[in-house]
Amino acid sequence: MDISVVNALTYEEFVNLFGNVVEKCPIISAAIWSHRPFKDLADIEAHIMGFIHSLPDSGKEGILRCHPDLAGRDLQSGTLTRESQEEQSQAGMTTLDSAEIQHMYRLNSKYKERFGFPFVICARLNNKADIVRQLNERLKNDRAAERERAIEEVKNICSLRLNNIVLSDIQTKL
Ligand SMILES: NC(=O)NC1=NC(=O)NC1=O
Repeated sequence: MDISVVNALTYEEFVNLFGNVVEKCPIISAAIWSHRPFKDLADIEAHIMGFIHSLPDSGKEGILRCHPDLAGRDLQSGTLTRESQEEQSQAGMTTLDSAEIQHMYRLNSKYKERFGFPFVICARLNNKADIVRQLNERLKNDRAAERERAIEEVKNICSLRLNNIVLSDIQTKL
């Protein structure tokens, strides 16, 4: 997708297209729209990261709370967003046996109890063994360090979702 096409989008078109690059946080795209014209995709990403960075800790934790648990209730009930469904499926979360689902539920609950926000990881860059290992590892972090670590994962998810939007548009043009 040519950046001039992006820069010509109306506010509604822009938020429709980019509104879920950070899970269930369309306010971020709504906020950065006013920074157009964007130089390129990296510029859009930089504005999104800048918005997230400018948030107080409570705002960052709010973003984390918008993320569905891996192999959690939303996945089991089929209510994940399209992006999350694809990501969780790709990380092997849709083919867990009942013992593995229970294990993920216990780890997610333990993490949430400790930090007050859900465990977030970029599922596309990890398989189920990585996810379990990271969950156990990151449980040892202190809250501030873990908040920053989780926000880094949100940025990884966002970056891949942005690229997906641009690439899928190019594919439709080919
Ligand atoms: N709690 C999570 O990490 N959720 C997710 N990570 C992804 O990459 N997709 C999700 O739904």
